[in-house]
Amino acid sequence: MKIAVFAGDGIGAEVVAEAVRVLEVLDLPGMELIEGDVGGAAWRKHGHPLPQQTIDIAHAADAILFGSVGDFDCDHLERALRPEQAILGLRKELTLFANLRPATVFKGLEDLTSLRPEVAREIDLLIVRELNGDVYFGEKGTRTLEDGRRQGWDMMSYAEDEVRRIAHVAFRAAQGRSGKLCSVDKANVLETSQLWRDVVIEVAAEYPDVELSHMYVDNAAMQLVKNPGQFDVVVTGNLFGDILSDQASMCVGSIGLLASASLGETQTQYGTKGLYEPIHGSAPDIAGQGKANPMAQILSAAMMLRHSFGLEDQAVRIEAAVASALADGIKGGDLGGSAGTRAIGDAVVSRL
Ligand SMILES: NC(=O)C1=CN([C@@H]2O[C@H](COP(=O)(O)OP(=O)(O)OC[C@H]3O[C@@H](n4cnc5c(N)ncnc54)[C@H](O)[C@@H]3O)[C@@H](O)[C@H]2O)C=CC1
Ligand SMILES: CC(C)CC(=O)C(=O)O
Ligand SMILES: [Mg+2]
Repeated sequence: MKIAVFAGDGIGAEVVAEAVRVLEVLDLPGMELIEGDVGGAAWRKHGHPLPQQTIDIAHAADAILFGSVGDFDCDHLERALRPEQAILGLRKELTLFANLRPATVFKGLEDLTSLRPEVAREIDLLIVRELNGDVYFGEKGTRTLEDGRRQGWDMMSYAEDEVRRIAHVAFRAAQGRSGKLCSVDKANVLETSQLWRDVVIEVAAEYPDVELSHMYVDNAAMQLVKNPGQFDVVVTGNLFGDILSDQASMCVGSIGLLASASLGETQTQYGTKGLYEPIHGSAPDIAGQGKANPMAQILSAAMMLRHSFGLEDQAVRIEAAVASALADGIKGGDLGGSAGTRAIGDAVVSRL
């Protein structure tokens, strides 16, 4: 079981250290951790945020545990050398097109979310975010117009096969849950979204047992705080999914709690090859202070055991340990508590 560990920048190293302790305490036979450099840390050492040796480690691994990248000291660099290119590059290089971002309210946190407790309690949703297309990967640039004004531009596009494959992932996820799927787009304005909607409707014919609905992204953002219990599986594009999932994190308490799995179609001898990371970034405002909540990273490790290694029991054990720590009042500053990164890691490890 080869696991690549790419901690990255800012709080990445702090929270990944706790997730690694959790994996080690499980004492899984044959588990091998291989570290690699990504982001600003990799740029400093190798002159590139995603050096070839890191790509090689990623290809050789069965799964990747990823921290976060982002470093303000790199803001002066041309875009291709910025830390964020490491995560975008890995997602593309490994064709990890399906990003699963689950959000549920842990017991004891109902009063700590940005919503009323009775509204928050209803949340049990899965955002299925497309990860290989959209404005993040389209042609982009800055140009000077004839009248001298500078203009930035980013091309938004989806090809039908890109929509089809993420739609299948979402329909199958809905079949395994409540059978409800909501596709979020902006088809009233964007051609990209109209094609997205047309293809999702085509794919729906293969899943008559799934109830499909459509919602414009602006309404979805509003409904997510008004009545999040109406959603089960939400499928959407790269940009909308990025934004809606950060929003969903506050509906369940904190961005320090939301884990993710990025999957493609590569199968290893153990399961589906994937990359696992919290939905948050490198949080430079709290980096190096031992304040970051490592739970999203630890829960990402649990998703890795589930999807890439078929170790459902171990995944459930980790999730139960996190839930138990929270129920016992072990909370980081992001949840109004005082537990630091290490103390939260200790609490999870001791419960395991
Ligand atoms: N996948 C990745 O590696 C991602 C990288 N980024 C990068 O991270 C850098 C910072 O971006 P921001 O927009 O500030 O987003 P961010 O997610 O890093 O932080 C947003 C806010 O949430 C807090 N926060 C985040 N994670 C936390 C945790 N585990 N515990 C407690 N508080 C936490 C931060 O302190 C900050 O106040 C940027 O360079 C950005 O590009 C952002 C998102 C994803
Ligand atoms: C850093 C970005 C490239 C991505 C991001 O914010 C995310 O994937 O959540
Ligand atoms: Mg994001």
